[in-house]
Amino acid sequence: MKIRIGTRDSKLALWQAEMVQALLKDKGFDSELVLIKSEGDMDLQTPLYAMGVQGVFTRSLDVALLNNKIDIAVHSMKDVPTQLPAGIVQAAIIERGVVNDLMVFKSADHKQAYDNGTADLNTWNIATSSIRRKAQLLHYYPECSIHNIRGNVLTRLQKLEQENWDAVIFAQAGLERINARPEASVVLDWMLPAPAQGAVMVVCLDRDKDVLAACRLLNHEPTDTCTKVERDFLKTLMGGCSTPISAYAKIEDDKIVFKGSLCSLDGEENIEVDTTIDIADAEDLGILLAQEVLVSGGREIVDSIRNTNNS
Ligand SMILES: NCc1[nH]cc(CCC(=O)O)c1CC(=O)O
Repeated sequence: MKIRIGTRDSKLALWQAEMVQALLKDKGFDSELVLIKSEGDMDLQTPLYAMGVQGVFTRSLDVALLNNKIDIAVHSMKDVPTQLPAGIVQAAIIERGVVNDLMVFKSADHKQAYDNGTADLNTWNIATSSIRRKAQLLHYYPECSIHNIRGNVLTRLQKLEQENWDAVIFAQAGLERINARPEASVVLDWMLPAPAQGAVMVVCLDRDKDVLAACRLLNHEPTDTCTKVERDFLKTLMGGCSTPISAYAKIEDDKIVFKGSLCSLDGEENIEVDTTIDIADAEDLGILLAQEVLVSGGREIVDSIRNTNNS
């Protein structure tokens, strides 16, 4: 059996797919990479929507899987909608690396000012297209100017050079994996990451039992446990769309340390929850904490975000 690994063709996606290929090889499985072009050139049938395919970054791979063009698909887990398409299952979560967001500065002077505390981010122009990052920036620096930015990691780095911005925000994992982290950058430990940021998910068809069994061997239990709590939190609050929701769970000794937040779009309100609990008691942790957020003012924030998105 030669396992066909479906991947997008960005540098980051290829790095992640090659990592999965190496892990499969360790377990004695041969595989090959199949590069899947943008969803535009796929024969997309409308009923797929009804089956729950919705992720903008993951849809073309899901379609390839359902059409038997590939045996597994490798995704950045934070891009995967909390509801998988019918027939597709989570087969493995790979051990997570770094999880934080990273600020890349326009210049070494910017970094120096940030590091020694003299930078006033309220006067800065910062680019990000993530509404989670935008909301948190505005929460801590209400006067900061935020600009939209599009494209893959390398394109976004180029734009920082061209535009009159002070900084751009990335996932640390995305830049470090492709060896593209600039010197003038800093890890934002005050910004809470997206649910499952930095984690890689392997999916396959539910009925493909041999492939599923092979992939299960790659599953990293602690990362699986933590990302499940984070995604339960996300799902209970809002579902899988792009939202100002953050969550990070880690394991220390036999406990899960969790922190999550829901921010209003303008950053004015930020409801945070955190807890430390025995792993054995953590089955419903993400759901319970999301419910706690909802009754502490989160319901109103969620409703106003829904109204904004629909108008
Ligand atoms: N939304 C795009 C995306 N999906 C995964 C990553 C990076 C790797 C990760 O966060 O797991 C990125 C780029 C970014 O957020 O800067």
